[in-house]
Amino acid sequence: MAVHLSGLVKSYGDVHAVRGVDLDIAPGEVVALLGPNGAGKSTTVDMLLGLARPDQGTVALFGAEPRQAVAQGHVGAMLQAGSLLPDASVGELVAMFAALHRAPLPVEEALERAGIADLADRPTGKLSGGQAQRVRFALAVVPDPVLLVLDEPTVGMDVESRRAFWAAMRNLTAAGRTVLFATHYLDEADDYADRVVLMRSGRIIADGTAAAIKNQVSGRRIGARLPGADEARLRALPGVFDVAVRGDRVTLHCTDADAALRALLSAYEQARDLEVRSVDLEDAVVALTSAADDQGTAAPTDPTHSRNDQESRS
Ligand SMILES: Nc1ncnc2c1ncn2[C@@H]1O[C@H](COP(=O)(O)OP(=O)(O)OP(=O)(O)O)[C@@H](O)[C@H]1O
Repeated sequence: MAVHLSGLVKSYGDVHAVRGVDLDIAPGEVVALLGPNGAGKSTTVDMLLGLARPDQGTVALFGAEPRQAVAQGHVGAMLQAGSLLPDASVGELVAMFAALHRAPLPVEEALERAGIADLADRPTGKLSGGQAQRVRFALAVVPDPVLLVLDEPTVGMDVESRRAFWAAMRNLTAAGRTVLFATHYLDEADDYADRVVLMRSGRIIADGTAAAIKNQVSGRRIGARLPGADEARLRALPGVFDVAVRGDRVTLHCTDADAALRALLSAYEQARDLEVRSVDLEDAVVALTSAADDQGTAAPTDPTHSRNDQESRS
């Protein structure tokens, strides 16, 4: 296994940040770690990298302790914070970092891979937020790691930079590297991850391909413009299991969209701008993370093939 996390638990005082995480990542897998604020993603990443010590549980990266794997240059990390030496140029900073490793990439190649070859002479204090993120990415790849761990890598990047970043990542992963990235951008998880791991309240509540996660939330959505709709009456329509009302717009979450649509139109002939659509990853994540209570236990839309959830209940 590239990554083997077993029974990880971490609390900060009264805050149970991570409550029992088991996760195996095979070499070459690209895994997205998703979850709402405070779900425990960064704490898990910190333990994985050996930056925080678990209260319970173990971490093995390619069979070794995290610090050993990092020291051997097997792991490259891009964390959320981390100031860049403001007086050094980008090239100097990457060169300093390269010098810490046994078999680093040539500095020019690391800059090239991060798409910042033209910024080599720029002082790091003069970078935009998106450029600084790409410098952090160059620092992550310069050890020539087999495992890349990225905590919200594209924060602060504009659309074009995000696209360039993921193109660079694709080149790296085509060479068989393992990647774990935490993100709040669901489209990134959908587009780039082989596997999505969804956390909430310190536990993994779903784990599978994006398609499998979407399938865990069955049914379709009907959207309509319906001023003054009565939520309780909508909820009672056949084929509807949940209703969301935002201003004039209503969304019906359906077990049977055909029956619901017929009932909606006969009850409300003034309904306009109707649309029926399938669940996307965002719907699934919202449903799964809000269906789990604060103890991190799964609720009715239970992701039955979530290993960790089953284990945590047994
Ligand atoms: N050093 C710390 N001291 C105290 N509490 C902490 C510390 N680090 C994390 N926490 C708490 O642990 C919980 C999990 O935080 P964590 O940063 O791991 O979540 P996250 O999923 O990465 O969230 P985000 O998406 O906001 O980055 C939160 O309630 C957070 O406030």
